[in-house]
Amino acid sequence: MLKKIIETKKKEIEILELPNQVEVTNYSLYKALKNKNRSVGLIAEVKKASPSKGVIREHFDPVQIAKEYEKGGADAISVLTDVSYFQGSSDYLSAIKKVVNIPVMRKDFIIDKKQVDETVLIGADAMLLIVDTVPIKQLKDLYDYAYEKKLECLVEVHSKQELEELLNEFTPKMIGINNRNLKTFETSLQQTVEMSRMIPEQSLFVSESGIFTKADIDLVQRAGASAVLVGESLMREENTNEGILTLFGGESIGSFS
Ligand SMILES: O=C(O)c1ccccc1NCC(=O)[C@H](O)[C@H](O)COP(=O)(O)O
Repeated sequence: MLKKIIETKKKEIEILELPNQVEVTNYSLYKALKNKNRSVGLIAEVKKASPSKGVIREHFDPVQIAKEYEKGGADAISVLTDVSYFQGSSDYLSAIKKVVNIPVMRKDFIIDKKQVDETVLIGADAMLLIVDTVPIKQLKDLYDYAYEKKLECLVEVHSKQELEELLNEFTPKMIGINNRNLKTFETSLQQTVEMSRMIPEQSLFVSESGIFTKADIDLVQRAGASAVLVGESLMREENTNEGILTLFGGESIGSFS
């Protein structure tokens, strides 16, 4: 699936016309997750559909969802901007940026500096970089280029091998372990448990995918994750604001750093 998505991205990049800069106030994803609202930071994802689950939320109002996420105490928002496989849009991200006061991360498959330029122009505060999408040295170039543009990166891995390859090249400020196998779509939180001890102390560690309950959050927190990225379980909630409270077992908003 990842190879197919990357081939689609290459075609998109060939015809990509950069948009005008959206005027926004930028916020630091890293700082927001370091100064999280609850004992575990939350990146709440705005995702209509996905290759593994099809359409997740029929009645999809990205701006309303984002407002409810912020109201529910999310520390940041992840927005799918891929059109072909997730029914996302860059316009969703720009519209969300105009109505929330927390960091917004672009969730797409970034393989080229032109996409980094686009990410800045649509108003994102941060973007996801996925190891295994490009050679590791190219990933480092994209990472450095993004930070030169004052764009933060969450660098995502899916296996011990990918994490080893990454850390042999550089140590990102933020590392995400994705619990979803992008070949089989199977998700297992054991992915986080087994790989967490490889995450360097100096990196902020996010556990991503397959998180549905407070027990799931407790498990990945015990493994060392300081934040989680949650999409499907919140997107299936009628009121995503209340969904966050349920997910965190009623834990109220405080300030944890
Ligand atoms: O979700 C998919 O089917 C998928 C397929 C191929 C590449 C990426 C994919 N998902 C992106 C994500 O990793 C998730 O949207 C994100 O981590 C949230 O996961 P979840 O809470 O399980 O929706």
